[in-house]
Amino acid sequence: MTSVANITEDLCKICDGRVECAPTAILLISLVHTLYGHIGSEPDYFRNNKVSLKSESKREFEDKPRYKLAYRSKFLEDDKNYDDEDYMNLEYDFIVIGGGTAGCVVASRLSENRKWKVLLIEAGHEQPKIASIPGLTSEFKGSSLDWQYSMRPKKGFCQNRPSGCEVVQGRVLGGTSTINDMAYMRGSPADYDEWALNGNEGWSFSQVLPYFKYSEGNYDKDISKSKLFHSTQGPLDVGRYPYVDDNADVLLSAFNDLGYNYTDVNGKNQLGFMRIQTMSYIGERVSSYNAFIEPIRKLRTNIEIVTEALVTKILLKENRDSVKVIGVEYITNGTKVTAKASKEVILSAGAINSAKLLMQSGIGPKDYLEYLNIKVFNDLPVGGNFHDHLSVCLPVIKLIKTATTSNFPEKLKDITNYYSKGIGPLSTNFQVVAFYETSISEILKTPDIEFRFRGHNSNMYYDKMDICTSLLTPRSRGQIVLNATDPIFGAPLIYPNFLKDPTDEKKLLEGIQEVVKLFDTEVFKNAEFEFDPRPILKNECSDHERVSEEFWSCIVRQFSAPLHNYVGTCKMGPSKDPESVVDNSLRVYGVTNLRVVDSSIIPKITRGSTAAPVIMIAEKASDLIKSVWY
Ligand SMILES: Cc1cc2nc3c(=O)[nH]c(=O)nc-3n(C[C@H](O)[C@H](O)[C@H](O)COP(=O)(O)OP(=O)(O)OC[C@H]3O[C@@H](n4cnc5c(N)ncnc54)[C@H](O)[C@@H]3O)c2cc1C
Repeated sequence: MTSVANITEDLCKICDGRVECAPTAILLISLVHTLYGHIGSEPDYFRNNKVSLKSESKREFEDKPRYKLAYRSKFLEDDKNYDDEDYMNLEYDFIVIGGGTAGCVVASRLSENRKWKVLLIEAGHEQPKIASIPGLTSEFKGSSLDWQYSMRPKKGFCQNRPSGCEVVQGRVLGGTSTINDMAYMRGSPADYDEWALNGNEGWSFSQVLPYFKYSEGNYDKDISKSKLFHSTQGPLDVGRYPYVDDNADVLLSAFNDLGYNYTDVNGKNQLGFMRIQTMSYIGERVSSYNAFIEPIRKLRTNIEIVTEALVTKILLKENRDSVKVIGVEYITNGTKVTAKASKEVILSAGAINSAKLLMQSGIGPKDYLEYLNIKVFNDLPVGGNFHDHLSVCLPVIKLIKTATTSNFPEKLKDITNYYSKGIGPLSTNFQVVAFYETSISEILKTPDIEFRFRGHNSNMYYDKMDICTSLLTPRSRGQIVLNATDPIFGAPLIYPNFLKDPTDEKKLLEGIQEVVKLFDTEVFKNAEFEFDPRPILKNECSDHERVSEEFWSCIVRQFSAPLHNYVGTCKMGPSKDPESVVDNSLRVYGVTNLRVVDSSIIPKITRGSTAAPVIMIAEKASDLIKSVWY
């Protein structure tokens, strides 16, 4: 699964699907790579020790319980007694695990105090230049920049992906903000007010808004006029893409025709539609790494960044009645390293890997960890409360006169134009978003459905269009558990339980009914946007009567897929909430000097994509940490 192959395949697709286009695609991709470099191969943590690791593991596999396969591997079997802190190789004030969306913010903010020594550990590579191109975003899925996890296949959702829905998470400096779709969405004020109402003091909208603004550097003149909601001063560039596809304009006018309000979705009223705000600048991605680490990396000697380093354990020490974090263990370049944290360890490995790391270190559901023979330090519901926005993308908009595929010379021009001026189709990702409130929405005047639109075969050109209807307020909850065969190096098992709660499907169905009204607008008719049902009929749903509820229900099960905004697995909540893992200062219950700061602490998902909320969480957490240690 090489990234080059993916990109070539995509370029083939955008060469109008013709097989003879392959050499053309290869020429184009060669040009992109000459200009921007390659994605690179998988990180190799073991180096030459891999062979002995494998053979040793195999031998052990034969005479030991299965889960010991890698747990007792070469790197992990020489568990010294870490109570002896002198044993540790290195010492820092703070260690941040995961150089992703949240981790880059926290490491940057903590290193503002030059007296503190900060270590940022990232499992992936440095951010490659090619990741800065918005139009290539879909190519990073399944590449070496992604952890390449998947969900357990189950009837009832993602049915057109027989091996289960893919789980995409960045494994690279910048984390998922380096490979995501760049939309900047805070969600609804009601989301944060609900967090606070549920016992998370300090997290109401009025209390988190200053942290959103603290990082925001909004350069869009229209949006940044609203000083109440926006700031132009922060390090994170927020604005619109420099290129608008003609089809995006048609969509905007059609929503207007349907009576939707043009709104700032990051302002007071989220209901309505707009050309999306993005984390990008002059047609280039601005990841959390670009905003928070790149500008200070060479200037601050008190921050150390290690990449291609896989953290395998958070090191814990038991006192009489408490558990304290003393450091971390990681593998890099074929060596196991231990590093001591004299103040705190901050876990920012993302919604899947933060839960995984806590569990493999002995913090998680007691019975399950005991079953895996992992020493239990604290019994907490880690890995529960997993949820995401579920999305149903239907490739049903047929474009007749406005399709924007182009021929080889035009594409060549698009690449060179982008390289020299940062404009054109390569400088964009999806462009239009709208928010809708269903008749069964829980909070009045807040959306529970999002619509977005994208070119079917590529982010850059619109040959035909997908309508994506996403559920913003899922009630269903899933679970992440360790891979019993190989808890440390094996991919965790992810059971999403999408659509378990029947309300979720009801809302999606109402959303689909609403969005197809676009086809009745004069704007769609004038633009010759036609509803083409053929792409969604070649499956088991064709057995149902077309216009029946059963048919659409079948379509939801068939075409649903996660929107990749995974959250909730180390839930923030008051101590009386049996599901909570961290308190409102993001400290892990029962463990001293350990915080989780990333998407996993989100108790209930926000009404919009999650990168901006994660950055806000990291800004607020940095303040909380500073207030303790200053
Ligand atoms: C394809 C896709 C598109 C998306 N589009 C958008 C969008 O348009 N807008 C939006 O707001 N949100 C979007 N999201 C969601 C959003 O980007 C994420 O919710 C957010 O970035 C998560 O941030 P995080 O800090 O929790 O995790 P991450 O950013 O994933 O950071 C975790 C980091 O920890 C590292 N790590 C993990 N385990 C270890 C370990 N054992 N040792 C060392 N390092 C480790 C990882 O490599 C990674 O760098 C998208 C997500 C995906 C996958």
